[in-house]
Order: sequence, then C-alpha cells, then structure tokens
Amino acid sequence: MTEQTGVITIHHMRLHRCEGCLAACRPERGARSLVSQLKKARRSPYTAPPLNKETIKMADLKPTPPDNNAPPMPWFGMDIGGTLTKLVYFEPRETNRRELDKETEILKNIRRYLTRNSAYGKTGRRDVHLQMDNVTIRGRRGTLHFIRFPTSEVGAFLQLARSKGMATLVNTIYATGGGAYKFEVDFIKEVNMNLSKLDELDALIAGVLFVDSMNPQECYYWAPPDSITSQDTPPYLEASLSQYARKPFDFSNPYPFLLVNIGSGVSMLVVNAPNDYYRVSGTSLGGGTFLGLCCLLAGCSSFEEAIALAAAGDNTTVDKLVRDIYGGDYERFGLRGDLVASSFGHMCSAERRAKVSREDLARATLVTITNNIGSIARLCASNERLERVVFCGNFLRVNPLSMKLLSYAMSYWSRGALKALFLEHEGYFGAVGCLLHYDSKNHKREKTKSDGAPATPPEPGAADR
Ligand SMILES: Nc1ncnc2c1ncn2[C@@H]1O[C@H](COP(=O)(O)OP(=O)(O)OP(=O)(O)O)[C@@H](O)[C@H]1O
Ligand SMILES: CC(C)(CO)[C@@H](O)C(=O)NCCC(=O)O
Repeated sequence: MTEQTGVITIHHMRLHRCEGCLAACRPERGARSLVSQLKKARRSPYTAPPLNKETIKMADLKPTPPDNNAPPMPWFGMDIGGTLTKLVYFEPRETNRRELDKETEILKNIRRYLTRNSAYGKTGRRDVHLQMDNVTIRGRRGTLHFIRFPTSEVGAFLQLARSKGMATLVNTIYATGGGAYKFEVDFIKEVNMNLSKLDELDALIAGVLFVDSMNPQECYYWAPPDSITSQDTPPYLEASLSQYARKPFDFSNPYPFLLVNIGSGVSMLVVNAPNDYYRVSGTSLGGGTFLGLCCLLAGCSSFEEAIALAAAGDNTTVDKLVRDIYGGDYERFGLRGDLVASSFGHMCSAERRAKVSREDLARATLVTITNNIGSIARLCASNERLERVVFCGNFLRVNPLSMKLLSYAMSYWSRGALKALFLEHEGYFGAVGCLLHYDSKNHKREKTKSDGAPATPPEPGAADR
C-alpha cells in the first residue's frame, strides 16, 4: 500500500448507486498522483495491492507518521449554492500518533454523528450511495462522505455545528459557491469559523477532473434504442425513453469539452485543459426555475415530488406541438410533428386549463427547462466546435428523464455530431474541489496568501467571455 505525503491518491474505492436502482458495488481501484491525473486526466487500468485481513489489521494497529504541517481534522469541503449546500467530509481510516494522544471526544463524536446517520435534522441528507472508500488525501487514507442540505437551513447547520462543538476544532473551512461570500460573516459570528473561499467554477472543474480520474464509471451516457435513431418513434413517449440504456463512457481524453452545470441557474464552460477554461454562457432558466414553477403550477413541496409528478405526466396536453399547428410535420425545415412548437402553448385555452393535471404541468415544466438548456448547450458547443457536452449539477439528481431528453436533443439537433455525457457525483464537484485544497501544495499556497503575499491569481479561464 503506497502512501505519499502531499499527494492525493485513491487506493481503491467502492461506489454504489441507486438512481433507478442501478445498484452496483465497485471493485478496488488505484492510486495515482493528483497532478498527473489532472494533467492527463487519464484512467490507466489499476490493480489494487492485495489486501488480506492481516495487512488490514497491521495497518490499523500501526498509526501513520504524523504530518506536522497538516491541518487538524476534521476535513471538510463545502459548496454553499443558491439552493443546496453540499458538504464533503473526509473520514480518516487511521489515527496518527499525534492524534491518538490528542484526539478529543468532540472529534470522535463528530465522526460518529456524520458517519452513523444518513439524515441530519429535518433536511440534511447523506448520499450513502455516492460514498468513496479508501481515498487518500495528503497521505491520509479514508472515506469521502457526501452530505447535502437546503441552503435556507444554513442557520440550523451553524447551530448544529455549534452544538457538536465543531467550532472548538475547526477554525477554517474551504468553501465555495455564492453562499461562501453571503454567509461568511454568519460563520464567524455563530461558530467562529473562517471560510477560505475558492471560486466555484475553479472548484467545480478540479472536482470533476479528480473524481472522474478516480472512477472509471463516473462518466456515462444514455444510449438510445435503435428504433429512435431510425426516426420513426416519437422520442418523448415513455415507450422510447424507457428504452435508453445507461453506459459507461471512457473520458480519458476529455479535452476540449463543454461543461454544463445545472444548479439553481446554469453555467456553461469551455474546458480546454485543467487550468484553461472560460465561462462561455449561462441561463437563469435552470433547476431553480423548474422547482419554483412546479411549486407554483403543481403545488409541489419538494424536488423529489416534482420529479415524480413529471415522470407520470404528459406534456402534450400543455405544450403546442408542430402537428397541432401544421396537422403533421413541417417538412421543409425538418420539424417533426411531435416536436414542441410552443412550450405551454395550449395553456391559453381555458378549456384545456380546466382539464390539465398536476402531472402534465410538472412534465411540461421539466421538458421546457431541459430543452432550453439543451438548445443553448448545443449552440455553444457548435460555436466552439466541441463534440462532447458534459452535464452536471443537482437538477439531474434522480432525474433520468432530463438526461434522456438532453441526450436525444443533443444528438437529434446536431445530426449525431454532439454527445451528451453525465457524471455520477452530479452536484458534489465544487465541494470535492474544495476538499482537494488539503493537498499540501494547495495548502501551502493558501498559507502564503494569509501570510500577506498576493493571493493566487485566478486561473486564466476564470473570466466570463
Ligand atoms: N433535495 C433537493 N432540494 C432542492 N432542490 C433539489 C434537490 N435535489 C435536486 N435539486 C435540484 O437541484 C438544483 C440545485 O442544484 P445544485 O445544488 O447543483 O445548485 P446550487 O449550487 O444550489 O445552485 P447555484 O450553483 O446556481 O448556486 C435545484 O434547483 C433543484 O432543481
Ligand atoms: C450565478 C451562478 C453562477 C451561481 O452558481 C449560477 O446560478 C448561474 O450561472 N446562473 C445563470 C446566470 C446567467 O448566466 O444568466
């Protein structure tokens, strides 16, 4: 087992997912340096060193040598977004000598509380199916835990952090997202914690590249059934969508690609290399719009409810299709009769409004938002001459319908030139990007900053274009 101080490695990782109940435990996988991973973003096949019971016992008994410069545990990365706050917690597997002497009851209690529960208070949730085991950060082996809660509950989170005594252990958290700025003062006032702020798009890309390079099945696509490519089957019908199959995509040569982060709003980034990207576009019609409109139109009270309604609905009672206008296809410009001509176009009729169901309204909202994002992404990709479009963000959580619609739209409107790709850890990349700052190189950089030296300049890509 290799452990290199100051280098982030993953020895092996277990993941299992349950979206659509695709439960699958991962085999062990390998250790590589972060720098080489991010530079090459290449996934070479890895065979984990054999781990027998004795090796494990020895490792458990033998504390790792202390790294006196390492920040004290607990280690968190945090992304405080417009809707959801994402917290990634690193749980060390072993305790080093220094910590054995010093480990406090408080630290043990925090660890126990976070790792033995999957729900925290009324709204905090741990996505157990995304857990990554045997990750090594700064020479420490451990597990990454993925936790989220609504950003509207930041106050309750701070109370909880205070009641668990976190403030006595942690004085700085690496944090990103707009909330890292908005709530900075509250963190200081309520729990005496400083936020070391990182740019959300820098953190997002670092997180995507890191997690993808660690997990051969992080990146995937939805393969359409043959009948859809033959153009005969209406793509919006459940009969077609249910036949899409999820398949792993080899993202070992990723550049250049368009990264579309669908959070509350949507950011689109052209990524040419780990440190070379720019924000090419965005739209305010994002995941927040979907949820907001579903609450208004369909009386939803949660994202999960909105998605369940949409899955059971039919948007053609709400949207006006090309065939509702033409009586069939608009052949001259290749517009099929079953395409949406006007989103919500039927809703100007009182008679239709009286008949429409909550399910249909939720479905139409989902289709409208998804298709709009798809159109902008497609235009950006073709303007920038990109072939791969990677979608992430929590709008895609438990939302295979949008992923399949995006897959169809990308391929149909580009005549097969564009490929829609998706990532398993959906909305957690910004928080992972923050956690990567525990790597000694990044940490040193942060130290220099607080020593009064000029802060690290933003990466060349950080500017909007
Ligand atoms: N449990 C949930 N509660 C609320 N929204 C959810 C939930 N699960 C998924 N979502 C969807 O995810 C979106 C938020 O995604 P994400 O966490 O990636 O963005 P954010 O960081 O909050 O927003 P932004 O990046 O724009 O600041 C919501 O707008 C909603 O569409
Ligand atoms: C403001 C952010 C970057 C916050 O994450 C995001 O919500 C977003 O990209 N909104 C879309 C803004 C626009 O480009 O219209």
